[in-house]
Amino acid sequence: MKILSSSQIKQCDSVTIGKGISSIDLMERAAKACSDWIEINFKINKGFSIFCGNGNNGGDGFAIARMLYEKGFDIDVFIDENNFKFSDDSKINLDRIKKISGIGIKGFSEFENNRESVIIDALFGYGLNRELSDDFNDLIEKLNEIHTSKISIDIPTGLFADRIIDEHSTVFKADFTLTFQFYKRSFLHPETGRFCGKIIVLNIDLDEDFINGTKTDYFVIDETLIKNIYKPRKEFSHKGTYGKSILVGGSYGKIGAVLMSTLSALRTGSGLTFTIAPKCGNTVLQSQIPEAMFIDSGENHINKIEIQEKAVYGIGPGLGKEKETRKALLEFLENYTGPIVLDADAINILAETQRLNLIPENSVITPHPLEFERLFGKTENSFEKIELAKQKAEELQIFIILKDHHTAVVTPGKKVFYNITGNSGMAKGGSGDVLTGILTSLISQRYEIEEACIFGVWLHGKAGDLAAEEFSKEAMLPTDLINKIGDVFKYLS
Ligand SMILES: NC(=O)C1=CN([C@@H]2O[C@H](COP(=O)(O)OP(=O)(O)OC[C@H]3O[C@@H](n4cnc5c(N)ncnc54)[C@H](O)[C@@H]3O)[C@@H](O)[C@H]2O)[C@@H](O)CC1
Ligand SMILES: Nc1ncnc2c1ncn2[C@@H]1O[C@H](COP(=O)(O)OP(=O)(O)O)[C@@H](O)[C@H]1O
Ligand SMILES: [K+]
Repeated sequence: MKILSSSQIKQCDSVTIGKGISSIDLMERAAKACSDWIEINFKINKGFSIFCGNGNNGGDGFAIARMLYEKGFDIDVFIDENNFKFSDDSKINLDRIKKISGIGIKGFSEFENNRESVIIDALFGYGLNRELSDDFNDLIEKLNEIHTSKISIDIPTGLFADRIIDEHSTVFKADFTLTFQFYKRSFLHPETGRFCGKIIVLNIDLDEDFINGTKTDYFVIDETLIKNIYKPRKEFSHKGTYGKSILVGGSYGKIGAVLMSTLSALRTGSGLTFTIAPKCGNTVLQSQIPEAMFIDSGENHINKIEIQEKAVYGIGPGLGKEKETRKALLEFLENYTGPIVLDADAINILAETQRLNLIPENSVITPHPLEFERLFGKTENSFEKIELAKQKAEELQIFIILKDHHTAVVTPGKKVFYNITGNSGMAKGGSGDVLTGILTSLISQRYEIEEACIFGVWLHGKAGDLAAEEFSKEAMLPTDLINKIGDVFKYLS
């Protein structure tokens, strides 16, 4: 799914309006999508306090007020008593509710905390173009302190669609954001996304030709994309059809990391799977994963990485940074040209030695935020981090998977794909090792690298979501996630 900027969304609205639907009817469609969703999901709630701004976001709020009232809910609408200038469509919808005696219309200052009512924020949407004034900040701070369910229409007020906010900005803190047609970039970044709660994208049939023809570097990984990428196994096939994955890692005390990567590669469908690890891991690897083949290297840490033909390497989990291991990694990279997956200590070694130029083109690196910083330096915020990643991915001609709550796949062509599966139950040592195994396996099965990255992060997060459903976010383990990979494939097929 494409992510458009606020100016592109504005254009998209205008083009849609130019093609036969009036702007007031488009607002009606948007408000209907919201009120239908609210009716289904908040049926046990009786009342709603709806805060409306003066633009079209407020207009949505007025229309939602009318529709929810008609559905039988108690409605109070609050408007800015210091500003009675409304956008045209907003004014039409305000006039409509003025005619309904059952809907109370009050000034913001008249709001009294009523714990029973759900708060709807229709103050500002993508039209916000400057910091909020103190009056709005005070209002939002007051609303944020109330313990009741909160819904934002289109965008939590205070957020811009596609850029960072000042760290002290006041933003409405929503439990749900009902947004029209597109994710906004700010929903997907940690500094801004934390205000959105659960995001519900409502289709309001904006012009498809415009959307298809609009250029953007930013995408959300949705199921339509995944279903296009996923290649079901062919019955007339053999193990050679599904490639050779070689997972390289482990050191004394950290054999579990490469064990989890190996198991993940197998569960993702790798035809032949090898582990290169130090001898101290032999017994546990062979007994825990009899399907994998073991190549030893060193006693307690790796001192050589053997080069095999027609294989895809995933290097790093539990690797350690011993002198001999560093030397082995650099030597391997000097002599190997195929795409590889580099994670964890493999990334740290390259950062410390500043030998990033050794990474073969089309390879994948999977840094978490700190590893990214070690590689490429500090950035002010996550928006800047993405820009730096785009620049580095192009410069080095590699794929950078920036791991986070919404992991981003950054391609050498400077496209950014945000992942929306996954949950905080995955914030445990070992989850990243699983991703390395998944990616290595998909590349060895001849998925295009870009597709492997997109599919890999989605699959990893989806398996994490299924694990959380069964075991809870607290109790789920990375190994539970590995055991759920199969259910994700079943879901897809
Ligand atoms: N026909 C359309 O264009 C549609 C628009 N929709 C709604 O319209 C919203 C966008 O509406 P608008 O473009 O009117 O913008 P908003 O309603 O988000 O903002 C209203 C106006 O407030 C002013 N403003 C900006 N920052 C401010 C600040 N800090 N303090 C005070 N005033 C400020 C701006 O002049 C802006 O135009 C969307 O988010 C969505 O909710 C939907 O109804 C779908 C259809
Ligand atoms: N809060 C979260 N929400 C979604 N995914 C998460 C969250 N925390 C961690 N993850 C995922 O778990 C993985 C953790 O990787 P990493 O930090 O490298 O862990 P490890 O040290 O186990 O290798 C990443 O893929 C990351 O996206
Ligand atoms: K809003």
